[in-house]
Amino acid sequence: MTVSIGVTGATGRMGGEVLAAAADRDDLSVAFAVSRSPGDEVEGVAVEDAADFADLLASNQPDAVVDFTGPASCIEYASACAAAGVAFVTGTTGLSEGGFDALREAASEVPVLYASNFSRGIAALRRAVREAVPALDGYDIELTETHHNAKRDAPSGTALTLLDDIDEARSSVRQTQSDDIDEVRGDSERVHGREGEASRSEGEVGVHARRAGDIAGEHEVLLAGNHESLSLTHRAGSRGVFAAGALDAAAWLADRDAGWYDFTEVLE
Ligand SMILES: NC(=O)C1=CN([C@@H]2O[C@H](COP(=O)(O)OP(=O)(O)OC[C@H]3O[C@@H](n4cnc5c(N)ncnc54)[C@H](O)[C@@H]3O)[C@@H](O)[C@H]2O)C=CC1
Ligand SMILES: O=C(O)C1=N[C@H](C(=O)O)C[C@H](O)C1
Repeated sequence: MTVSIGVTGATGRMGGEVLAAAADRDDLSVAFAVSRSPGDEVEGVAVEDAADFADLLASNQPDAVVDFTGPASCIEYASACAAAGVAFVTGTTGLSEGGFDALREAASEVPVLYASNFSRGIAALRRAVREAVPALDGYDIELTETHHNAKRDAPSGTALTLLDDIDEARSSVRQTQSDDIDEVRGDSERVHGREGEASRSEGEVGVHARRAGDIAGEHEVLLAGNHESLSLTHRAGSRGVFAAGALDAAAWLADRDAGWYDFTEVLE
């Protein structure tokens, strides 16, 4: 069965990668593509006006929409998909808590899959982090992400996911050490950059965002203590890895029931 997709943000960096990757696959076809700046073709696909998105959903009835845009548009597209009964895959980062609530609301009507990073390498890095943090309990942790100079949000969505993974792994260690629920709860203090009198406090996680050139995406989790350090690093060589993962997610999600899904489920 061929899964048909609608693509948003078609004239953006990721939109173009998604259209290029889709052209190389025979399990997927592109029903339509939209952008705020329509007119040109991207990868041989006519780019239509984002304002016509709801009409395009109704007339093309794609199996899924793949979205890499911005937080406000991501939410609009998700609710239009919820109204039209179309599965929604998004990698858009920088969403607020309210934005995630809106996505979860859409997930009560249609299948929704959000991933801050669609590369398999980051999925493996997350597993490594969840293993390393308890194994190196008490070590200092610093997280550094590096991206191209046009990225809008900081820290990256992937960095925020890794920070949540670190907190989860730390609270699972505390759970084995204490029966007191108040001691078990609590996220690490996140310290963004350092300047002046800024010595480390115990348990904090330093977070550093660098922006330069056309770097597709790098994430490093550094754990140091006890006269040793462990650096876990992922580098995306091109945006193609993200596009491939998002298309795998769309193919997987298309015939699921309404609900909230995770990229790790696609990889199982
Ligand atoms: N989850 C993942 O694996 C990845 C996520 N991303 C995220 O994807 C998003 C987009 O990244 P890029 O493609 O680099 O950005 P970009 O700025 O190159 O492209 C975004 C596109 O969306 C369009 N857009 C924004 N609002 C729109 C609207 N209301 N209607 C129609 N089009 C709209 C923009 O005009 C632009 O063409 C960012 O949030 C980024 O962090 C990027 C790479 C991988
Ligand atoms: O904006 C990008 O480029 C990327 N954004 C995602 C993020 O914020 O984590 C994923 C990837 O690192 C590229």
